[in-house]
Amino acid sequence: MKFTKLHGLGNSYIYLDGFNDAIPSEQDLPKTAIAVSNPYTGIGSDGLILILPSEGSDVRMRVFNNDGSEAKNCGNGLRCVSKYVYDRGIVTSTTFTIETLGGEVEAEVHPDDANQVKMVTVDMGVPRLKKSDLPMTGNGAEQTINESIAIADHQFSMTGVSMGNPHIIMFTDDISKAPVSTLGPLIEKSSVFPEGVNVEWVQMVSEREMNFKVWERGSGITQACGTGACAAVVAAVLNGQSKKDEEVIVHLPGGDLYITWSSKDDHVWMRGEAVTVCHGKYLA
Ligand SMILES: N[C@H](CCC[C@H](N)C(=O)O)C(=O)O
Repeated sequence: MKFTKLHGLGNSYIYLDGFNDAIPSEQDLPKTAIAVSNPYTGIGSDGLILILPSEGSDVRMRVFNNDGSEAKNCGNGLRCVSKYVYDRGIVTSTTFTIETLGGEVEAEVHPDDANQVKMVTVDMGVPRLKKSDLPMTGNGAEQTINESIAIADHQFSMTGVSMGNPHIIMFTDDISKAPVSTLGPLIEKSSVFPEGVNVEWVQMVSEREMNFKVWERGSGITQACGTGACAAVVAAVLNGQSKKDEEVIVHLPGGDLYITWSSKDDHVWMRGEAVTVCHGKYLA
Protein backbone atom coordinates (compact mmCIF):
# COMPACT_ATOMS: atom_id res chain seq x y z
CA MET A 1 0.00 0.00 0.00
CA LYS A 2 1.51 3.31 -1.17
CA PHE A 3 1.54 6.11 1.43
CA THR A 4 2.92 9.55 2.18
CA LYS A 5 3.81 10.66 5.71
CA LEU A 6 3.32 14.34 6.43
CA HIS A 7 3.30 16.31 9.67
CA GLY A 8 1.93 19.58 10.95
CA LEU A 9 4.08 20.72 13.88
CA GLY A 10 4.94 17.11 14.68
CA ASN A 11 1.31 15.90 14.50
CA SER A 12 1.98 13.30 11.86
CA TYR A 13 -0.38 11.07 9.91
CA ILE A 14 -0.04 8.42 7.21
CA TYR A 15 -1.80 9.76 4.12
CA LEU A 16 -3.39 7.56 1.47
CA ASP A 17 -4.13 9.08 -1.94
CA GLY A 18 -7.57 7.91 -3.04
CA PHE A 19 -7.24 9.86 -6.30
CA ASN A 20 -4.24 7.87 -7.58
CA ASP A 21 -3.83 4.73 -5.46
CA ALA A 22 -5.82 1.78 -4.15
CA ILE A 23 -6.95 2.21 -0.52
CA PRO A 24 -8.12 -0.37 2.07
CA SER A 25 -11.78 -1.41 2.15
CA GLU A 26 -14.12 0.40 4.56
CA GLN A 27 -14.12 -2.34 7.17
CA ASP A 28 -10.29 -2.50 7.13
CA LEU A 29 -9.73 1.22 7.76
CA PRO A 30 -9.73 1.17 11.61
CA LYS A 31 -7.28 -1.72 11.83
CA THR A 32 -5.10 -0.15 9.11
CA ALA A 33 -4.96 3.08 11.16
CA ILE A 34 -3.90 1.13 14.26
CA ALA A 35 -1.29 -0.87 12.32
CA VAL A 36 0.42 1.96 10.39
CA SER A 37 0.46 4.23 13.47
CA ASN A 38 2.44 1.73 15.55
CA PRO A 39 5.99 3.14 15.93
CA TYR A 40 7.50 -0.36 16.40
CA THR A 41 5.71 -2.63 13.96
CA GLY A 42 4.21 0.00 11.65
CA ILE A 43 5.32 3.32 10.16
CA GLY A 44 4.68 5.48 13.23
CA SER A 45 2.11 8.31 13.32
CA ASP A 46 -0.85 9.79 15.22
CA GLY A 47 -3.23 8.12 12.79
CA LEU A 48 -4.33 7.63 9.18
CA ILE A 49 -5.79 10.20 6.78
CA LEU A 50 -7.51 9.47 3.48
CA ILE A 51 -7.39 12.00 0.63
CA LEU A 52 -10.47 11.30 -1.49
CA PRO A 53 -12.55 12.68 -4.35
CA SER A 54 -15.61 14.62 -3.16
CA GLU A 55 -19.06 15.17 -4.67
CA GLY A 56 -19.47 18.80 -3.61
CA SER A 57 -15.96 19.98 -2.63
CA ASP A 58 -12.59 19.82 -4.39
CA VAL A 59 -11.24 17.19 -1.99
CA ARG A 60 -12.55 15.03 0.87
CA MET A 61 -10.53 14.23 4.02
CA ARG A 62 -11.23 11.32 6.39
CA VAL A 63 -9.26 11.07 9.66
CA PHE A 64 -8.64 7.98 11.82
CA ASN A 65 -6.94 8.26 15.21
CA ASN A 66 -4.27 5.75 16.21
CA ASP A 67 -6.87 3.75 18.15
CA GLY A 68 -8.83 3.26 14.92
CA SER A 69 -11.65 5.69 15.83
CA GLU A 70 -12.73 8.11 13.10
CA ALA A 71 -12.42 11.84 13.86
CA LYS A 72 -14.70 14.50 12.37
CA ASN A 73 -11.95 17.04 11.72
CA CYS A 74 -8.19 17.60 11.92
CA GLY A 75 -6.56 21.00 11.54
CA ASN A 76 -2.99 19.80 11.05
CA GLY A 77 -4.37 17.19 8.69
CA LEU A 78 -6.15 19.84 6.63
CA ARG A 79 -2.91 21.78 6.12
CA CYS A 80 -1.04 18.61 5.11
CA VAL A 81 -3.83 17.48 2.77
CA SER A 82 -3.72 20.98 1.21
CA LYS A 83 0.04 20.73 0.63
CA TYR A 84 -0.29 17.21 -0.79
CA VAL A 85 -3.09 17.92 -3.28
CA TYR A 86 -1.34 21.08 -4.54
CA ASP A 87 2.06 19.35 -4.83
CA ARG A 88 0.51 16.40 -6.69
CA GLY A 89 -1.52 18.62 -9.05
CA ILE A 90 -4.79 17.16 -7.79
CA VAL A 91 -5.89 20.80 -7.50
CA THR A 92 -4.64 23.50 -9.85
CA SER A 93 -5.59 26.57 -7.80
CA THR A 94 -3.91 27.76 -4.60
CA THR A 95 -7.36 27.96 -2.98
CA PHE A 96 -9.79 25.07 -2.79
CA THR A 97 -12.42 23.42 -0.59
CA ILE A 98 -12.07 20.31 1.57
CA GLU A 99 -15.00 18.23 2.80
CA THR A 100 -14.75 16.76 6.31
CA LEU A 101 -17.24 14.98 8.55
CA GLY A 102 -17.25 18.21 10.56
CA GLY A 103 -18.20 20.37 7.57
CA GLU A 104 -16.54 21.94 4.52
CA VAL A 105 -13.51 24.21 4.93
CA GLU A 106 -11.61 26.45 2.51
CA ALA A 107 -7.82 26.19 2.29
CA GLU A 108 -5.12 28.35 0.71
CA VAL A 109 -1.56 27.20 0.10
CA HIS A 110 1.26 29.76 -0.08
CA PRO A 111 3.88 28.42 -2.53
CA ASP A 112 7.32 30.07 -2.45
CA ASP A 113 9.28 31.18 -5.53
CA ALA A 114 10.21 27.54 -6.18
CA ASN A 115 6.50 26.61 -6.00
CA GLN A 116 7.19 24.77 -2.73
CA VAL A 117 4.39 24.89 -0.12
CA LYS A 118 5.48 25.33 3.50
CA MET A 119 2.69 27.49 4.91
CA VAL A 120 -1.04 26.89 4.58
CA THR A 121 -4.03 28.93 5.75
CA VAL A 122 -7.35 27.21 6.48
CA ASP A 123 -10.70 28.87 7.11
CA MET A 124 -11.92 26.45 9.81
CA GLY A 125 -15.45 27.83 9.72
CA VAL A 126 -17.70 28.80 12.62
CA PRO A 127 -17.00 27.29 16.06
CA ARG A 128 -19.97 25.54 17.61
CA LEU A 129 -20.50 26.47 21.26
CA LYS A 130 -23.55 24.60 22.48
CA LYS A 131 -23.21 21.59 24.80
CA SER A 132 -25.22 19.61 22.26
CA ASP A 133 -22.60 20.41 19.59
CA LEU A 134 -19.82 18.51 21.35
CA PRO A 135 -21.87 16.68 22.75
CA MET A 136 -21.51 17.01 26.53
CA THR A 137 -23.70 16.94 29.63
CA GLY A 138 -23.49 19.68 32.31
CA ASN A 139 -25.40 22.14 34.48
CA GLY A 140 -28.16 22.86 31.96
CA ALA A 141 -26.63 26.06 30.54
CA GLU A 142 -26.66 25.98 26.74
CA GLN A 143 -22.91 26.78 26.51
CA THR A 144 -20.00 25.65 28.69
CA ILE A 145 -17.92 28.74 29.49
CA ASN A 146 -15.62 28.41 32.49
CA GLU A 147 -18.16 26.00 34.04
CA SER A 148 -17.18 24.02 37.11
CA ILE A 149 -17.49 20.33 36.27
CA ALA A 150 -16.66 17.33 38.50
CA ILE A 151 -14.84 14.41 36.84
CA ALA A 152 -13.06 11.53 38.63
CA ASP A 153 -13.11 13.26 42.06
CA HIS A 154 -11.64 16.45 40.52
CA GLN A 155 -13.38 19.80 39.98
CA PHE A 156 -12.46 21.51 36.69
CA SER A 157 -13.33 24.94 35.25
CA MET A 158 -14.02 24.02 31.64
CA THR A 159 -14.95 25.72 28.36
CA GLY A 160 -16.41 23.57 25.59
CA VAL A 161 -15.89 24.31 21.86
CA SER A 162 -16.56 22.18 18.76
CA MET A 163 -14.57 22.73 15.56
CA GLY A 164 -16.51 19.90 14.00
CA ASN A 165 -14.77 17.73 16.58
CA PRO A 166 -15.17 18.20 20.36
CA HIS A 167 -12.73 20.13 22.59
CA ILE A 168 -12.75 20.96 26.30
CA ILE A 169 -10.34 23.69 27.41
CA MET A 170 -8.96 24.48 30.88
CA PHE A 171 -6.76 27.48 31.76
CA THR A 172 -3.70 27.07 33.96
CA ASP A 173 -1.04 29.40 35.37
CA ASP A 174 1.73 26.90 34.63
CA ILE A 175 1.46 24.72 31.52
CA SER A 176 4.44 22.64 32.65
CA LYS A 177 2.29 21.34 35.52
CA ALA A 178 -0.76 20.47 33.38
CA PRO A 179 -1.80 16.88 34.30
CA VAL A 180 -2.11 15.90 30.61
CA SER A 181 -1.13 12.23 30.85
CA THR A 182 -2.97 11.54 34.13
CA LEU A 183 -6.22 13.50 33.85
CA GLY A 184 -6.39 13.74 30.03
CA PRO A 185 -7.57 10.15 29.56
CA LEU A 186 -9.99 10.37 32.50
CA ILE A 187 -11.66 13.43 30.99
CA GLU A 188 -11.57 11.98 27.46
CA LYS A 189 -13.48 8.88 28.56
CA SER A 190 -15.78 10.58 31.10
CA SER A 191 -19.52 10.03 30.74
CA VAL A 192 -19.77 13.86 30.61
CA PHE A 193 -18.65 13.44 26.98
CA PRO A 194 -20.73 10.65 25.39
CA GLU A 195 -18.61 10.69 22.19
CA GLY A 196 -15.32 11.38 23.97
CA VAL A 197 -13.43 14.69 23.79
CA ASN A 198 -10.06 16.27 22.96
CA VAL A 199 -8.66 17.81 26.17
CA GLU A 200 -6.59 21.00 26.13
CA TRP A 201 -4.74 23.01 28.78
CA VAL A 202 -3.87 26.64 28.04
CA GLN A 203 -1.56 29.14 29.78
CA MET A 204 -2.07 32.71 28.60
CA VAL A 205 1.20 34.62 28.02
CA SER A 206 -0.63 37.72 26.80
CA GLU A 207 -3.87 38.55 24.94
CA ARG A 208 -2.14 37.50 21.74
CA GLU A 209 0.01 34.57 22.89
CA MET A 210 -0.62 31.30 24.69
CA ASN A 211 1.10 28.04 25.66
CA PHE A 212 -0.89 24.88 24.89
CA LYS A 213 -0.86 21.16 25.61
CA VAL A 214 -3.30 18.47 24.43
CA TRP A 215 -4.54 14.98 25.18
CA GLU A 216 -6.26 13.89 21.97
CA ARG A 217 -9.32 11.70 21.82
CA GLY A 218 -8.25 8.41 20.35
CA SER A 219 -4.55 9.31 20.03
CA GLY A 220 -3.37 10.50 23.44
CA ILE A 221 -0.61 13.11 23.82
CA THR A 222 0.33 14.61 20.45
CA GLN A 223 2.81 17.34 19.50
CA ALA A 224 0.07 19.53 18.10
CA CYS A 225 -3.68 19.74 17.49
CA GLY A 226 -4.86 22.29 14.94
CA THR A 227 -8.55 22.09 15.76
CA GLY A 228 -7.55 22.22 19.44
CA ALA A 229 -5.55 25.41 18.90
CA CYS A 230 -8.58 26.98 17.18
CA ALA A 231 -10.84 25.88 20.05
CA ALA A 232 -8.35 27.25 22.59
CA VAL A 233 -8.37 30.73 21.00
CA VAL A 234 -12.18 30.70 20.87
CA ALA A 235 -12.23 29.72 24.55
CA ALA A 236 -9.76 32.52 25.37
CA VAL A 237 -12.03 35.07 23.67
CA LEU A 238 -15.12 33.67 25.40
CA ASN A 239 -13.31 34.04 28.74
CA GLY A 240 -12.15 37.59 28.01
CA GLN A 241 -8.47 36.56 27.71
CA SER A 242 -8.09 37.35 23.99
CA LYS A 243 -9.98 39.44 21.43
CA LYS A 244 -11.70 38.66 18.14
CA ASP A 245 -9.88 39.90 15.00
CA GLU A 246 -6.51 39.82 16.82
CA GLU A 247 -4.22 37.01 15.67
CA VAL A 248 -3.11 34.80 18.58
CA ILE A 249 0.15 32.84 18.42
CA VAL A 250 -0.38 29.40 19.96
CA HIS A 251 2.79 27.68 21.19
CA LEU A 252 2.17 23.94 20.93
CA PRO A 253 4.81 21.35 21.90
CA GLY A 254 5.62 20.81 18.20
CA GLY A 255 5.62 24.47 17.09
CA ASP A 256 3.47 27.56 16.57
CA LEU A 257 0.09 28.14 14.96
CA TYR A 258 -1.44 31.53 14.18
CA ILE A 259 -5.18 31.69 14.90
CA THR A 260 -7.71 34.49 14.36
CA TRP A 261 -11.42 34.41 15.26
CA SER A 262 -12.98 36.87 12.83
CA SER A 263 -15.92 39.04 13.95
CA LYS A 264 -16.79 39.64 10.27
CA ASP A 265 -18.16 36.15 9.63
CA ASP A 266 -17.48 34.40 12.97
CA HIS A 267 -15.05 32.09 11.15
CA VAL A 268 -11.80 30.87 12.74
CA TRP A 269 -8.65 31.12 10.59
CA MET A 270 -5.62 28.90 11.16
CA ARG A 271 -2.18 29.48 9.59
CA GLY A 272 0.77 27.11 9.96
CA GLU A 273 3.30 24.78 8.42
CA ALA A 274 2.85 21.47 6.60
CA VAL A 275 5.82 19.19 5.88
CA THR A 276 6.22 16.07 3.75
CA VAL A 277 8.32 13.49 5.62
CA CYS A 278 8.47 10.65 3.08
CA HIS A 279 6.71 8.59 0.42
CA GLY A 280 6.72 4.83 0.83
CA LYS A 281 5.18 1.42 0.41
CA TYR A 282 3.64 -0.29 3.46
CA LEU A 283 4.10 -4.05 3.11
CA ALA A 284 2.76 -5.57 6.35
N1 LIG B 1 -4.73 16.33 15.59
C1 LIG B 1 -5.95 16.83 15.01
C2 LIG B 1 -7.15 16.58 15.84
C3 LIG B 1 -7.60 15.21 15.72
C4 LIG B 1 -8.86 15.11 16.45
C5 LIG B 1 -9.12 13.71 16.90
N2 LIG B 1 -8.27 13.31 17.98
C6 LIG B 1 -10.58 13.60 17.31
O1 LIG B 1 -11.30 14.62 17.27
O2 LIG B 1 -10.99 12.49 17.63
C7 LIG B 1 -5.87 18.30 14.66
O3 LIG B 1 -4.78 18.74 14.28
O4 LIG B 1 -6.90 18.99 14.71
